[in-house]
Amino acid sequence: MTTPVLTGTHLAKAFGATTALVDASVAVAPGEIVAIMGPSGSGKSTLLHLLAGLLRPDAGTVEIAGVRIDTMSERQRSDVRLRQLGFVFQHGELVPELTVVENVELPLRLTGVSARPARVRALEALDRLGVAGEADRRLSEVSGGQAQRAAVARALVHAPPVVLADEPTGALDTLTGELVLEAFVDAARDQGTAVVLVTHDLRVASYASRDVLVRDGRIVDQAAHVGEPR
Ligand SMILES: Nc1ncnc2c1ncn2[C@@H]1O[C@H](COP(=O)(O)OP(=O)(O)OP(=O)(O)O)[C@@H](O)[C@H]1O
Repeated sequence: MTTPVLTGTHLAKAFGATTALVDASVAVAPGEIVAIMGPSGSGKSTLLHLLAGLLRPDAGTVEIAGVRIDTMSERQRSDVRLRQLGFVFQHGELVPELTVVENVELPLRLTGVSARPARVRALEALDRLGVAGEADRRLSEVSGGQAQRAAVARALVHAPPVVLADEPTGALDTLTGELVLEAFVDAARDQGTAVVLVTHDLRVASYASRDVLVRDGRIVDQAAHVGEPR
């Protein structure tokens, strides 16, 4: 494998008496798309949140682009998240009071891109996901599926080296789901973005080059994707 851009090594996490993850190691190369799969409650979201630096592991390490993040302060980790990561999580990364395009611009504006080029890039990203028509509506006024596509546009707009997504097509019909997956595939191919997706959907996993199977808090298998070709 080429040098990984995202590495979790021997990760463990418990919530009180509940062991969510034990000794989980995963490494993702630039341009790779990895699907994390497994039964409900097996630890998939916990793994993704640890890799994102949103949770701190009880044991183990997380490195993004060669820099260890699990020992950083919360402030340093949020700076790494802003610059190096794009997220599509189920709750809360978008701001309901802002318009759709303002939400998508945020990662650019917060990293110093000036207003006009940020607007152009945000509109391009929304167009790519078929929601440019909603750009000036407040996020709280668009449908769940439109908001989900805006979240994907926001995750990709600053061309981060790593994108992490939890059920990114959960609220979408088949066609718009494919639009989202194609956007990830393009980012992986054209920009070398490493994409890690949590999904229950075999069709979504078929876009991945590798599956990571989690069961009872352990990674039980990591294999090149062997499902039906798309
Ligand atoms: N914040 C938390 N507090 C307490 N327990 C938690 C918390 N987050 C996760 N857990 C527990 O940790 C275990 C793993 O949860 P996790 O959300 O990682 O599973 P998952 O595989 O993503 O599930 P699903 O597919 O249903 O989203 C579960 O037993 C869950 O109840």
